Amino acid sequence: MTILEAKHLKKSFDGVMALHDANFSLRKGEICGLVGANGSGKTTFARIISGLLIPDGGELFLYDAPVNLKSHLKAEEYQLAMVHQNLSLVPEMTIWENITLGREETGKFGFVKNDKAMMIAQHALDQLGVRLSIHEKVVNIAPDEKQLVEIAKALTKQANILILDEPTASLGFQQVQDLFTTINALKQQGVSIIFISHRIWEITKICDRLVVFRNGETVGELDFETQERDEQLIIPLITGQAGTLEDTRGKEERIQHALLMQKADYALEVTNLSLQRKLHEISFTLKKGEILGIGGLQGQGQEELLLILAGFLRKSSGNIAIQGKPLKIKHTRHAIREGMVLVPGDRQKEGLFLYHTVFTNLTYPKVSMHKGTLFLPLEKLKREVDKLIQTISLSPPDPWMMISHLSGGNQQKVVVGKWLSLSPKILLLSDPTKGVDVGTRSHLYAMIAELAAQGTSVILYASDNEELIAHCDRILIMFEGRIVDEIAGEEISEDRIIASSLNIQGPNHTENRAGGEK
Ligand SMILES: Nc1ncnc2c1ncn2[C@@H]1O[C@H](COP(=O)(O)OP(=O)(O)OP(=O)(O)O)[C@@H](O)[C@H]1O
Repeated sequence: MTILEAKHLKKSFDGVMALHDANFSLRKGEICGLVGANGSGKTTFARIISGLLIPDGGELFLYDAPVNLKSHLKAEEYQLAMVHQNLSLVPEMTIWENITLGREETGKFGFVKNDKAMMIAQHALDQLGVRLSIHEKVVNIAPDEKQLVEIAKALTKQANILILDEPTASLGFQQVQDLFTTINALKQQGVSIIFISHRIWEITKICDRLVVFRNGETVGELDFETQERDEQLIIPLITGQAGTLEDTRGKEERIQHALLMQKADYALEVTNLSLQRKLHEISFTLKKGEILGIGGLQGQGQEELLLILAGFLRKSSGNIAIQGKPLKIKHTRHAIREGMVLVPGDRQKEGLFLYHTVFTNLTYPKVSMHKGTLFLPLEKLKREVDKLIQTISLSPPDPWMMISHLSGGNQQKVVVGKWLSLSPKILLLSDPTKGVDVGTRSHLYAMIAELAAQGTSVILYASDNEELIAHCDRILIMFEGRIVDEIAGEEISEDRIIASSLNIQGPNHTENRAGGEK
C-alpha cells in the first residue's frame, strides 16, 4: 500500500533550482533509499514532505489524501518525523531534555513530568545501543553521539513515516550496524522509512527500494525485490555517466607504494604522546608522501590525536618532530606554519564561516597566513578560487554564494578545498568525505593521492573502513586511546580492521602493538 506519493515537486531558492520534477512514492513498512549527488535536491525534498518548506509546485498525497502544500504541512499530524542532516539539538541542554523537547507533559498540579521524559529518553538511547548518560549536556558530546541523540529524538515521536537524512554520515561501522538493527525492527512494526545516504553499501544492505535524484529530478528507481543489489547499477544513475568509478590506485599499485614508503624520509615522528584519560603513549611515524590511515571504532582517541597535532589541544606528555626537528605545538597557527593542517570532522563547528561566501572561506587560510606586503593580488586569488572550485567540483560553481546556502556535501567540499591552497607538508584529514557524494569522493581521493605523489604526507581518519582500505599505505587501529594494531600493504583487509577495532585477535593478527611501534 502506498502511503506517500509526491508528484512533480518544484522548489527554487533565489533563482537556484533545487527541485524541478521530483517524483517519489513510499509504501507501508518499506525502507526506501533516496540517493543522488550533492545538491541534487534530496534534503529539499525531505524538508518539503516534512512540512519545513513550501514547494513552488507539484502535488503530495499522504495516506491517499491530497495535502494542501500552500500552507505548512503539520508533520506530526501525519505521524511523520525527520532526522536532520544539520543537527537541531540545543547544546546547553542535557541529552534527555533535547530528546523530549517540545513534548513535555505536565502532571495534575502543572509540574512537568521529568521522570517520564527521562525514561522515554533512556529507552530511545537503549534502542540504539548508545551508552551515554542522559544527564550529559549535548555541548560535551562528540559529533557521532550528537547524531545518535538526534535519531533517538525522532524515534520517540513514534512516527509512521520516518525520514533519515544522512543519519550515518558521522557514524562508525558498529554504530551503523546498531542503527540498522533498529531500522529493521521499525520496519517490522510497519513504519515506512526514507533513508538518505551517500554510502552505497548501506543502501544495498538496508533498503528494499531506491529512488535516484539528479539535478532536482527523479531519474531512476530500483526495486531490490526484482533487481540485483548491485553498486554498479546504482552509481551510473547517480553520476549520469556510464561505467563505474575508478579506485584511485589498484591493489597492486598500493602495495608497491607501501614498499616504496619503507625507504622514504620521515615527515613526522610522534613518541609517547599522551592526553589525560584520552590518549596513552601513542608512538608512530609518518613518511614523506605516505597516506597513513587511522581506524577503529568511533571515539577511541582518533579525533584527539589529530587535534593535538593541529594545535587545537595541548598534549599532557610526549614528543612530536617534523622532518627530524622537535616541535612544541602551542596553537593552530604554529602547526600551520610548520605546514601541518587539519581538515576537521565537524564542518559547521570547526571548518567554515557559514555566513560568508565561498570565496572568503576558500581564501581565508592563505590570507590569514600572509606575511609581507599589505595586500594579496585580488585577481590572482580569484583565479586560484576558480581553479579550486573546479577541483572540488563545487555545485553551483559560484564563488559568491553564501556557504549556508550550499548543500551539506558541497559545504564539506569547501572545508577540504580551503586547505589545499596551502600545499601542506602534512595533511590531517578527519573523515573528509562525510556527506560527500560518490563521484566527488573519488575525485577528492584522486586529489589526495596526487598531493601524496608530490610529497605531502597524509594522516587520514575515516569512519568508513572501505575508504581506509582503498586509499591508505598503512593503517593504525586505535582502541581506548592506544594504537593496538598496525596493518600495511597486503595485510590490509576488512576482517583484520574489524577484529583489531574490537581489540579481538584475528587470524592474521600476529602481534598486539599497544603503545605503537616506531
Ligand atoms: N536556503 C537555500 N538558499 C539557496 N540555495 C539553496 C538553499 N537550500 C538549498 N539550496 C540549493 O538547492 C540545491 C539542492 O540542495 P539540497 O540540500 O536539497 O541537496 P542534497 O541533494 O540534499 O545535497 P547533499 O547530498 O550535499 O546534502 C543546492 O544547489 C543548494 O545549494
